[in-house]
Amino acid sequence: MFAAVEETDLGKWYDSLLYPMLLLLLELSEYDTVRSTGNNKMGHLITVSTCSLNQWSLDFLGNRDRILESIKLAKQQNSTLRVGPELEITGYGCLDHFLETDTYLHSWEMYGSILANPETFGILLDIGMPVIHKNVRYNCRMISYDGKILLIRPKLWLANDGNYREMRFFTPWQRVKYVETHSLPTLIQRLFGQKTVRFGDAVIEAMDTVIGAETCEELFTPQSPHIAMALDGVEIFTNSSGSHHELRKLHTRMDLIQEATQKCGGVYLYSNQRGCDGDRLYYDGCAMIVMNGKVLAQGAQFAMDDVEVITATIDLDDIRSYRSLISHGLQSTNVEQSYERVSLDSKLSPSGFQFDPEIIPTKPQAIRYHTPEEEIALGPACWLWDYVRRCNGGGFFLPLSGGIDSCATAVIVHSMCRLVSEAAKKGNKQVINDARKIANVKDQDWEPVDPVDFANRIFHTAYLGTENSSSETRDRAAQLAQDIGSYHIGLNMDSLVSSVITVFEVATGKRPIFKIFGGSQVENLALQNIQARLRMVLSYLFAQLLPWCRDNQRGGLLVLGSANVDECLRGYLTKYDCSSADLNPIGGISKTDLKKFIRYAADQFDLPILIDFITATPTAELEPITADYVQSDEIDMGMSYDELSQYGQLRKISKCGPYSMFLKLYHEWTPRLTPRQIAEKVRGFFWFYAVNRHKMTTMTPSYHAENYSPDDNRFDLRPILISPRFELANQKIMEIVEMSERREQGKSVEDLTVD
Ligand SMILES: Nc1ncnc2c1ncn2[C@@H]1O[C@H](COP(=O)(O)OP(=O)(O)OC[C@H]2O[C@@H]([n+]3cccc(C(=O)O)c3)[C@H](O)[C@@H]2O)[C@@H](O)[C@H]1O
Ligand SMILES: Nc1ncnc2c1ncn2[C@@H]1O[C@H](COP(=O)(O)OP(=O)(O)OP(=O)(O)O)[C@@H](O)[C@H]1O
Ligand SMILES: NC(=O)CC[C@H](N)C(=O)O
Repeated sequence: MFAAVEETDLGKWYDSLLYPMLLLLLELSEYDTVRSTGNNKMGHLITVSTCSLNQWSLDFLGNRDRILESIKLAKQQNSTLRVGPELEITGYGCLDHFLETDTYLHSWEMYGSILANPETFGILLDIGMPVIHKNVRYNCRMISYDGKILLIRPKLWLANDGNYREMRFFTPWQRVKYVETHSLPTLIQRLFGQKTVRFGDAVIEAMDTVIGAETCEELFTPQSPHIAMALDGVEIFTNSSGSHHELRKLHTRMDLIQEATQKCGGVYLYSNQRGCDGDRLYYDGCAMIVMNGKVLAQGAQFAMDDVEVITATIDLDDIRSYRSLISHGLQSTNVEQSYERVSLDSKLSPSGFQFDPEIIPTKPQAIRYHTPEEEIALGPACWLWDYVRRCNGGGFFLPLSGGIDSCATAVIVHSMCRLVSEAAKKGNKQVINDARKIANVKDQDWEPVDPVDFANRIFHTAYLGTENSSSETRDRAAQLAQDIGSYHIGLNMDSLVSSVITVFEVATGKRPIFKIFGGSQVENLALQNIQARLRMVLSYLFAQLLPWCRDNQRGGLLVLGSANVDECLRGYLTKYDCSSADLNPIGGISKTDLKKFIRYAADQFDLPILIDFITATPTAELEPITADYVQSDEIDMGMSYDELSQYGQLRKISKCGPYSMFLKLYHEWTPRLTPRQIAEKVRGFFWFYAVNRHKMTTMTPSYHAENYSPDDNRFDLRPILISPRFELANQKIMEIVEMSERREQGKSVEDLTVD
């Protein structure tokens, strides 16, 4: 009885006095607990944000404003941490402009104006810009709070493959966990009197958690910094990226992020640039927040919004529990050198320690992936949109042949018009204003809500026929144009072709004739090429003058090209024909993928005419059609588009020369083909590849979509002048062919040796 009374009194006393005091003491001591162990025991919900920004190289003011907008949105969503894309102040793709000192000066000016803006206070900011430290250029993360720069963290592992050339502009900070002092420029010192900042591979220690920054490529390296950081108590990883789109690449990125947090535990905040920032790449956003291997928030991969912020509320306790694995603990205690921790005298969790039912942890969700067909519909469409609005263009002009390639280009423009219309319907002011500017519409009530109407204002197509053209291609082109709404012209240019040939005849006294009428191969090719080249000249004339004809004085149209990866690789195109244009949305996409895309678009965009394009035999229609001859691409090329796709992948991705390509295909194609047939095919491919490599130097800038792209100007650097004979390789190939044939015939192979 006595004991019971005492217990009750004690309970009351505990509830009313002791427990609140304990809480207060715990809260006060919590800061030091985190400091010493990096593992605070108290559960905390914190809200964090990351973003995708459509930055434009060297558009310092525009980039700054988009950064400010993202900070504003993150704060509106109650975030206490905002992460932005790599080099967001300059735009990621400045290339050699990163060597100019102006770029660094303007970066500090913009960064200073962000720091000084009181609207950016009350949130931890992780912003990307280039910094010169002791005369050396680095690609850096700037971490700040309330106008104070806490840390400048240079990128340790630079991206230098494929399209990336970071080693050309920056030096990697190869000293892991090493930190120095950086003297800040005067313009920053003048703001709040801060003179120096820590510069190097350190982490940030807030009062309730520890944050570490990783930059793009570092996630892709075998020894990613987040591993050492996790073992040293870092709970929140930021990753700021300038990562471009390639078909099917999101899976790689996602797998890496999921695996990182699955193995190490923690929250990963992935931020990426979005859009065309001035070159052939499209950065495909898709900001993400992933915790312990589970996706909490995912942004759009392709979109028309210039600023997109995603936010999640996480419970730090979930990370601590996840890390209670013995092996995590054992590896943590094995860490030889700790990261320097730069203190942030503030918490990321809301102040106060009481349970707040209004703060709700975000639930995991399934990852969303686009199919490759959707990626083709969306990526190049968004790229074209950024390009045309940023270059002040009045729209596009496309020579539309009735074949698959120019059809795919037209459908991508149609997809762009659909995206514009969806964004306009959602009230996206930026998109509406850009559309008015491009279409030169003065009426402030007009909005581009109808994709067909919008296309009619900005998209122009022309069928440029000759006597070799068929009514099938002419009609298909006209029907497609009508369905998508482009302003279409159908014309015949025979008089132009015959005038040029007559000029030649008058000058030389000789008139070339087609092969089927008895002409030579060289005459036959010359007669084809002149038709193709004249189409290019006409296209530029129409692109310049069509807006004028339509009483729209504003400006010219961008000429679109439609050469695909496979034709480029084989050189099956006329140099300076319609493959020479201003932009090419499909230059990085294979014929196989394009066909799948057209099939998808037929259903998705309700364009039944597209089925006719798929079922038609691809033909250039440059030679006369007779009762027993119709020109066909695959017969002309001596190889099928499917074979070309395989050669392309083996050459670029598997890094095969003729010999190793033959060995790979030997196993793949026998017994369907004999070794001798395979050898002939490989030799044929490399012959045309080498003979036509010079054509790649003149190719129109095209959307980079594939890692087997043959784009000579940025991605696939090779000599122009290559001997097409590949004598040594072919000799070795033939030795294997002969050995196989002897073996097949049951003869001895001892007298044939292969290295
Ligand atoms: N090593 C080298 N370095 C730099 N330039 C070099 C060169 N070799 C030739 N050249 C230049 O290139 C010219 C030859 O190239 P080019 O004029 O293009 O002509 P060429 O490659 O000889 O013929 C065009 C090819 O494309 C095919 N084609 C034409 C039209 C449409 C389509 C289709 O896609 O359906 C296909 C046509 O059947 C033929 O196979 C030479 O006259 C010379 O000016
Ligand atoms: N009759 C035509 N009218 C308008 N443009 C044409 C015509 N023929 C060819 N072109 C243009 O020249 C480009 C190359 O023509 P080519 O005949 O080589 O076809 P291709 O590369 O297979 O493309 P497509 O599948 O669009 O015909 C076409 O993509 C198109 O832009
Ligand atoms: N900017 C970077 O570091 C990007 C490199 C990385 N491999 C990617 O493609 O995403």
